[in-house]
Amino acid sequence: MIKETVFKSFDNKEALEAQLAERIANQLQDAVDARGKASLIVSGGSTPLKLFELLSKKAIDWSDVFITLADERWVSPEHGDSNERLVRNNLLKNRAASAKFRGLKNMYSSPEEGCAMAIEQLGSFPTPFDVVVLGMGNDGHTCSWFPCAADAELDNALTSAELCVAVTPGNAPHSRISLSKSAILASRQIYLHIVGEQKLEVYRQALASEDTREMPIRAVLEQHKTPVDVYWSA
Ligand SMILES: O=C(O)C(O)[C@@H](O)[C@H](O)[C@H](O)COP(=O)(O)O
Repeated sequence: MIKETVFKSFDNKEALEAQLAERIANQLQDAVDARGKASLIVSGGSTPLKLFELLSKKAIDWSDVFITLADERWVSPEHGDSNERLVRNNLLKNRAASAKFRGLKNMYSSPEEGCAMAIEQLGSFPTPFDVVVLGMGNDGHTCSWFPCAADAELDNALTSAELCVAVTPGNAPHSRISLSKSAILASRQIYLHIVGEQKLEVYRQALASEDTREMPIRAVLEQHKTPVDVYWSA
């Protein structure tokens, strides 16, 4: 049984998005004020689109904010499944157009080959990362830590000291590059952003046991080093 951390519940997704966008913007600006620059790690998927839109309009010093992805599909940035595309279209606009975005996909033909370059690209990011926003799949994955990946790959994602790892999910499209567990936990604040009854049920299942290989989101929920606030709405 995992001890629950902060769980914020909202009646609707709009209320959640408004509050989470405000909180993230404040934390990023506080980081810029305190240390001169800030880092923001975001996830792809369908959940954060409106959050990105709201965030993009916040009046903060975006030119001092470094943004990257928690994970990426190994497809070109123009591909419909690209998380980079999603972030460019929904977050890197309005006031946030001046943020410093570094994607994880590069010219190499596979994530295995491209990992070293992706890590190099993140070299200018202030660490610990200031804010990380994660999503969660119905199979209990987060980032691209898929329970359906080969044992060795998932173990690598959960134990590697490297910033990025390669993962090929057994039953989801595209091979992926993902930040590792050690990279994600090297953060000042993690948010888990989930919407709907089904995700709530998956989250409850995740808290009910400790096998991270079965539900990799547990690797984030069971630790007490980095604060994790769960934002859920109906
Ligand atoms: O690129 C991705 O798909 C992710 O980063 C992934 O970890 C995502 O956050 C979850 O799969 C939830 O996705 P939804 O928001 O679409 O439910």
